Amino acid sequence: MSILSAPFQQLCAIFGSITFFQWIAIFVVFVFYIYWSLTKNYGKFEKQGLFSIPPKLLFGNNQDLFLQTKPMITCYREFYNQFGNNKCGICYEGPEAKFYVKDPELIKQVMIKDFDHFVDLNFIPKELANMPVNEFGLANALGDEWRALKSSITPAFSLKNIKNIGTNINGPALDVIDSLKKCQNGVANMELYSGYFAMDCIGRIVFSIDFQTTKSGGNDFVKYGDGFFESWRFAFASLIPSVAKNLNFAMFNPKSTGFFLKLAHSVLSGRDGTNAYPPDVLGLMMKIRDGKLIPEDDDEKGSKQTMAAKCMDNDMICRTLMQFFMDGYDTVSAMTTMCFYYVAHHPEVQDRLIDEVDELSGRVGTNITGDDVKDLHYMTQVYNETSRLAPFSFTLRRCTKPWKVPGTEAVIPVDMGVVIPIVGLHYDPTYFPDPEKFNPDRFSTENKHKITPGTFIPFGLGPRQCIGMKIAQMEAKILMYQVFRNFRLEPSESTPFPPKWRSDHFNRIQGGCNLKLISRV
Ligand code: HEM
Repeated sequence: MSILSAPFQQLCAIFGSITFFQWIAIFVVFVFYIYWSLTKNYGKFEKQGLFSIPPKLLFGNNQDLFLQTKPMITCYREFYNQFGNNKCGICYEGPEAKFYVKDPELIKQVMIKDFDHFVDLNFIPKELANMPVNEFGLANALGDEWRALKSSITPAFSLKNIKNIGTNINGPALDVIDSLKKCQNGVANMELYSGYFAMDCIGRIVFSIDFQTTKSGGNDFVKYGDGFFESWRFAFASLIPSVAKNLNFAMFNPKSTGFFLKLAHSVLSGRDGTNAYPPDVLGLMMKIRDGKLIPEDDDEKGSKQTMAAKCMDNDMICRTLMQFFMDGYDTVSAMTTMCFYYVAHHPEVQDRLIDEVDELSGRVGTNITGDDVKDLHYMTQVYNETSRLAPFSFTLRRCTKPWKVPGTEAVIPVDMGVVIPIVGLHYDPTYFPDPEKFNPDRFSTENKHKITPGTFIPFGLGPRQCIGMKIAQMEAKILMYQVFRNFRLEPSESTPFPPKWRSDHFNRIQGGCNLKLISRV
């Protein structure tokens, strides 16, 4: 008796009877099918009057980005310039057509006025977003679930709470100073210390735990925090999302997501049963879960409270906490690093910054609080100018209700991705004259009103704006305050100006940020 099943035997018989010319025909049909699936979206929206840049087969308009032949910032700047005077148009990410919005008025319409048509962030392709391996907290939540979660979690990030956090993160800043003093009058890689600091801050803000990252000169928290993003994963999933879906493909490194999820679950289970809600982000989420927190903008029936409590089970708590590590570590670390970089390369800016720091230091000394930070006006200008020059290059939306493009016949359909070109706007000479120049005075009281609304958006815009914006700014300012109280920074040979961006990262520079430390005390 044959060990092969009957259907398999039939299949073998069919294949065996196919002639050479029939094989060629099958191959040709297969090649045409692949070609058709890669190009079926090309030209569809152009027929409705939208501009596009001619796409390349397989890569669309993103070849350099996918192959990492150019840094992300460079790719997105070139791309923005290729759109010329068009207010919007179509760009191709691999085979997928996306709506590209360049005009600030249209950007405000998409992100604020017509938000109902573009509710979802779109960092994970739709095909992959609903797989457990890619389900994270707030940033991935959709529609009403997202609304309820965001309005419940937002109080943890309110100005009042942030001010309290200020005192909390002074400790991690002083740890950095202790370490820097050991390499006094030497060279320090400020990228490393900004990373340690960002990790220690997030440990305290989220769990009230001191990770002691700086004190121990690095640990598993930074190892796994550094490992979250692997650009090849984004390239693969964007180019062939249907294959990625079948492979149950993870958009972020599963070792890192697994590490922080396990951490979140273990801290949560340690707290449960104690009936305590410590004043940190985890404590707040536990309150939401237990129906003990009423969102500020809730209606009389308490609909948002009910909805938030329903969404906020232990799994969602841990996924959201993990997401705060994902979103709040690398971004803060990179931006703070770049603040040091630009200041070190601009001694005249550093003089003014140090004057301001010394003035505050005369009043408060080491113990700066969240309230004191608001007096650091020039530092705010420095931070803003840094986030203009070294932002995350873009943000995304997904169309959730058909939207007619003003002034055209084109209609953006549900599920279409939308690209908002942050870095392109930030370097556009129409909005920021002499855009390559590091000039914090663009953000002075006299000048900031001249900035066209919708053109300076390092943290996004509208209801989906970054929830961690104020924390990120507070963290950077407290570290800068402590560093410039103690040191002057000077560039080293290995960290030249202008910045040489890395091609495998969003906004980090090649070789780290090695700066000379000149003691001031
Ligand atoms: C310099 C630091 C940071 C930068 C440049 C940054 C940038 C951004 C941007 C551009 C967005 C998309 C906003 C939009 O499309 O309108 C975003 C969203 C988000 N960020 Fe940040 N971020 C930073 C720090 C943080 C921190 C510290 C946290 C958390 C502790 C955080 C958590 C989030 C979350 C949860 C979202 C999604 C919000 C939502 O879906 O409603 N970010 N961020």
